Amino acid sequence: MLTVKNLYKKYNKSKAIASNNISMDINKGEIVGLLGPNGAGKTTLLKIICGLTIPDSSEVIISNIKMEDKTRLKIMEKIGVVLEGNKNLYWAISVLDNYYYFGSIKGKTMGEIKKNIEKYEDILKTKELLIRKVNTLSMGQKQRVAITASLLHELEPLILDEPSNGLDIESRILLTNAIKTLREEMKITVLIASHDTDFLRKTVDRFIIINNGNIVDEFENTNITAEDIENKYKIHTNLKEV
Ligand SMILES: Nc1ncnc2c1ncn2[C@@H]1O[C@H](COP(=O)(O)OP(=O)(O)OP(=O)(O)O)[C@@H](O)[C@H]1O
Repeated sequence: MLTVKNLYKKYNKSKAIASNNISMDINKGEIVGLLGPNGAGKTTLLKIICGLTIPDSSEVIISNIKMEDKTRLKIMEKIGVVLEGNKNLYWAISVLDNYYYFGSIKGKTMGEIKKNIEKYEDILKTKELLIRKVNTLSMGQKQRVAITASLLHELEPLILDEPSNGLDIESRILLTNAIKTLREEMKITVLIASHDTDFLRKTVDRFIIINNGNIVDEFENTNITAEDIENKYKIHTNLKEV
């Protein structure tokens, strides 16, 4: 459902090659973790897939549509994306107003938005948060609300950049469970970029390891431990597996 072929990107003012001939395939309903250290090229790859960054060369195909100038907006409409940082929601207004705002810019009617909020709020545990202003929410609550907001249109796939950053253990578990439930109940395809090996090990079906703009390995998430992965690929996080 998502194919990237021979993707190459070098930023003008950077010596490093952000994406060096990257190719990958993600199947419908798969949860894939893109794991790599800081500066490995994860965010660049996600932004190219989302149509937000223009590559020097590549072929990106999403749901059988090839990314080109004339199809870029169509693809962007299909993708649900939560990038790293605080720019995914408006903090001074309520959660509900954020849902109506982001849903309406994706072309949804009030009725459709309401239906979709109801569809996802049990899974994302956001039911109690609707009338709260975003700036009163915890990091974990903000992250789950941002994901709900990105799901208000019919999307394929869901793209998350560093979703576990700053979350406590309880919020991490809630997020892992929500992502797995979205896949099980709605067959949503999810691509998660992170340098948090422990979070990915608990969440994804398959790892793609990226470093210095190159895919260095790919493997199913079977009985390998986070520690084994970190040692093998020299990626280090603070959290120990529990
Ligand atoms: N806008 C930009 N201009 C110049 N260089 C950039 C730009 N964005 C990223 N880079 C460079 O491209 C390379 C890949 O960066 P990228 O942000 O994609 O990595 P990352 O794996 O997401 O890192 P992190 O985990 O720190 O977010 C790095 O060398 C980075 O310095």
